[in-house]
Amino acid sequence: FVSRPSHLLLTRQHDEGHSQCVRTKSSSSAVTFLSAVHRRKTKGGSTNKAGGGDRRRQKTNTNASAGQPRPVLTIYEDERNDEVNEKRKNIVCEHFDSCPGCVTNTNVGETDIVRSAARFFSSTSIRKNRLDVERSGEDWVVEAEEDGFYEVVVPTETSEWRTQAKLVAASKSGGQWTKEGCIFGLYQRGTHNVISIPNCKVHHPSINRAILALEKATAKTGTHAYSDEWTGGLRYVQLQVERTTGKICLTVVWNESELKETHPYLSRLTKELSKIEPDLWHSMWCHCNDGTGNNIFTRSPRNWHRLSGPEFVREPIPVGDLGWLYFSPLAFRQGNIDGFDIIANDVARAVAPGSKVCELYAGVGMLGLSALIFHHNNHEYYRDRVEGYSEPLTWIRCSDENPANPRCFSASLRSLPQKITEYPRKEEEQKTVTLGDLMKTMEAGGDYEGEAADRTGPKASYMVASAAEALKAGQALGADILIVDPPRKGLEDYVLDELCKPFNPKQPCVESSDMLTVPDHLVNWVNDVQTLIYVSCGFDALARDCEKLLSSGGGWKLESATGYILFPGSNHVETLCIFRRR
Ligand SMILES: C[S@@+](CC[C@H](N)C(=O)[O-])C[C@H]1O[C@@H](n2cnc3c(N)ncnc32)[C@H](O)[C@@H]1O
Repeated sequence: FVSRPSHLLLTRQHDEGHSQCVRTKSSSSAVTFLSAVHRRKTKGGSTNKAGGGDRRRQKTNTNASAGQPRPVLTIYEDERNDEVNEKRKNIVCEHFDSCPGCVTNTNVGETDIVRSAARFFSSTSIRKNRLDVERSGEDWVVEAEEDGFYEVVVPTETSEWRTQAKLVAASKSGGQWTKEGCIFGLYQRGTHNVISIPNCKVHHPSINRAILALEKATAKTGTHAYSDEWTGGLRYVQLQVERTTGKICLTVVWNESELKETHPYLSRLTKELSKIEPDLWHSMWCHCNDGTGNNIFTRSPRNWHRLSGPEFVREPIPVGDLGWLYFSPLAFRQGNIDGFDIIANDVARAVAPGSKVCELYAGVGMLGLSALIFHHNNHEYYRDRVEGYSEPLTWIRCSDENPANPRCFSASLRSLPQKITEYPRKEEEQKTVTLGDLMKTMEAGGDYEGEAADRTGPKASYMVASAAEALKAGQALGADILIVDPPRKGLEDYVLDELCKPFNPKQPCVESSDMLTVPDHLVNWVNDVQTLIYVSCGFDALARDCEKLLSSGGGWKLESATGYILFPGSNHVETLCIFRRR
């Protein structure tokens, strides 16, 4: 593989109006960076009708991409973390002692999980396979428990960062229906007692406004919470903030199998909510779930009912001025979008220009689309500096098992100029590759040269499939970069096994699914991938996957590992690892 010259790596801007922007150690000039803070200006549910207009008016500097060289990823200053912790000390949350959400009210970076992660990446088994250690010629074994390789950053404010909450409903007086209505909160650790958290300090203020409205409206309408003693009833609520407007997409989870069974209680409740907070609601949905398990949502579309408002909550693609991400409540959405915007920026910068990108576990495609737009925005910067530069990104292929995502993804594509998402149409047909061609090339161990240089059709596509199925369908064939952001349990075994296979120099690099005609056991579905970008929300699974990957014959080396305190106060760390294949 060709390592990326350090001058390609841009640095982040710390400019006027971006007071929350994290600074780099090395430089003050940089590429445009859309600060999360801009969008927080509308916080508190103020009805900013301008919405997208507001975003497009904000000062951006898309030409300012001529950044200073910086080493790997974004380096955040220690003082920024100190500043953040200092602020956190002044935040006194009345629910802290009883609520299971936060484990620290002071130093948000000093949690067990962060300490474990720092030690893990400094352990001998990982150091043996770290590119920095290899390049420096240092000993693998070190005395120190941690050697500073694992950078930990706090990407957002430590309060009011939560832009999505799923809360349990319980009857105010403990199980019996009364006119007192419901409370909304979290289960107390190890019990099924619900703790009400109406003044939670990490909730976006719109969420707390919505909770208050729900408490009042359930009391006024006599809405009861689900319990074993009653049929029907309110089980959970999901509250999602659209940051540009501060409005809430509300989903009520009702213990019924059919919408008609919720009447007249649900319609009374929603009417009352609109009366109490006429400007707060973006949309209202009902999810019918009378299952006996603990799952809040099911995927079946017939259980989802849009009662009012638009289908999608809209969030800016976080790497500049262009385009929107669209989320319906059926799709996965991050709990701290401001924080994840920073991760999406860092992922986009780790993608080399011109790459072919396969994204598994893509959700609505936030990481892949951010990379696509980032490279479009920085096209001139890279063109002037990269030898052999041809185009921003060649293509992105996203996939996820959730069938609700393609509608969101398509809406995003429609919000972008066509030249970013599609190649111009051409008259001639692309050359197709026959099975005979492939087998001959594999036997000869040569490179297949039939790859079409003149591309047509979409640059960005979406497939609904499990990660394993997506690989077997050829999604990563020809991809230089694989982005994965799996759920807490980590990569599917099949995906990990495929990554652990040794590179097969005889397998031709063919982008199309023509490869599918070759018997499965002869194909390494990730053979072309040279860089693996792994975003993890479950550190234990990441540690397991990382050890397996580095000790396999796959030729992987770890280039960087950055921890993001995405949910400040909790014992959680999001980690971005970059692996390169030898
Ligand atoms: C942590 S989310 C990441 C989504 C996206 N990167 C984002 O930030 O919005 C994990 C995603 O993996 C999907 N998922 C879970 N298990 C999967 C599987 N076995 N195969 C494919 N996708 C899966 C979920 O539907 C979810 O969208």
